[in-house]
Amino acid sequence: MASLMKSFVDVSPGSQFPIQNLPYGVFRPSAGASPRPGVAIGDSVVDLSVLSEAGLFKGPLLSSSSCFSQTSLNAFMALGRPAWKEARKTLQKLLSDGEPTLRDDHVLRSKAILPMNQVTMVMPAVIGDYTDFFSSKEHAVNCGTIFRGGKEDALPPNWVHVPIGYHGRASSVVISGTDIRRPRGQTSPPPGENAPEFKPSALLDFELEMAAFVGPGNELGKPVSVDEAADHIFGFVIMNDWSARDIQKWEYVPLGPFLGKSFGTTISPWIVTMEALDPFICDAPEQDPPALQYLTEKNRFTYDIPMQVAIRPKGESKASVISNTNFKYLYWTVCQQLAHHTVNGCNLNTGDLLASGTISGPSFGSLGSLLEMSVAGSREVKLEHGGVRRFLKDGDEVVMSAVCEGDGFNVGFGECRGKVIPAFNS
Ligand SMILES: O=C(O)/C=C/C(=O)CC(=O)CC(=O)O
Ligand SMILES: [Ca+2]
Ligand SMILES: [Mg+2]
Repeated sequence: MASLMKSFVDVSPGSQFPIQNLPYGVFRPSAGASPRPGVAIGDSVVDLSVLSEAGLFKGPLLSSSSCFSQTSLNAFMALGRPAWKEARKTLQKLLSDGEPTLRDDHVLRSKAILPMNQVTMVMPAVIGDYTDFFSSKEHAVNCGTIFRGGKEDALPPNWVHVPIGYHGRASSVVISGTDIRRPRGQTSPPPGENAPEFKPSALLDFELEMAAFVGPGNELGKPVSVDEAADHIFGFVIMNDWSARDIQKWEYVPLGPFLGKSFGTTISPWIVTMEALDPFICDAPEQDPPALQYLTEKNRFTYDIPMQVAIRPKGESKASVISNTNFKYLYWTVCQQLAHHTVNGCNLNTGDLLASGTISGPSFGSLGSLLEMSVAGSREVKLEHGGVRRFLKDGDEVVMSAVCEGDGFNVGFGECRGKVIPAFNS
């Protein structure tokens, strides 16, 4: 094994944030201070506004840029891959153990490198639009069986040709740690009745997803080809697409998800870049039948990212793991999703969020929602530290994580967590 790059900043073995990762987020160093961009390293956060003010980004693309003095990452994300590479190179050099510039400047170092547990993470980007795809074949078959009956034709005939998606709601995308209020809404008429009920959702669920942040957008009317798509993607976060299954089931025909999804969507705070994920590139599932030409990639790839879901019930100290799955199972890749999204001329903007769709794998232990695990509530899902669930209860905290295990280092996403609180007025 080639000797690994190391940082002078303490990074414990097995840390999710070694110098090989350097994910981007936005944080407040103290209550009331303005948000600024940072990168995670070990148990610390590096304040990029401080490094930038100190003139340490000396490369041609970033030396005169104000992108790290903003309260979101949008300006940096808009600059595109050459600037992202320049930033990564600069940061890896500045943080490496043999580089004295920051290491030996104690005043600058204490200003720029802060303990992660003392800062507050906020939304990393201003999200103009959020789209949710439906790219796991296993999940699509499971949902088809549950919502539309019959395993035989569970997969809609368009599914193998179209990366299906819907336009989600950007205003209610929230950062990890934000409480999620159980939604109220209409649900189907109870057996033997004609009128729908109006009540707090009784079938509240999570969906484990990965979501991509769009870097440079595209002009209205100008599609992005599937082979150029990767240059429009800045990086990834874990996403929980909270879903009220009873509201969803009653409302979704014929226009798709609406209020059953728009009450809250949680993302993890650190955006892991495609550069950091490079060592985890792997083959994507073979497509049968072959995709149409505009979705056919010269170099088809995805990432090997093990992901996990756990539930921590109210008053419990331990979370019970209920799923272990992997991003690599997805049938439609993020490049296919992006190319499809723009093929009609639709413009994507910097900061748009493209969610993968629920990530379910082939086995029972790799499902991405309680809907699937409990087979629409017909079975109990056992929690290893006690209790059972069919759907989420008030007080439940859902904790999602993802860590790529590399050769001598990990590249992790941190956590995407959210606690269910009781419905409004109840
Ligand atoms: O099959 C359906 O009717 C609905 C499925 C979902 O709710 C999943 C969804 O939001 C898309 C996804 O996450 O895969
Ligand atoms: Ca979803
Ligand atoms: Mg949602």
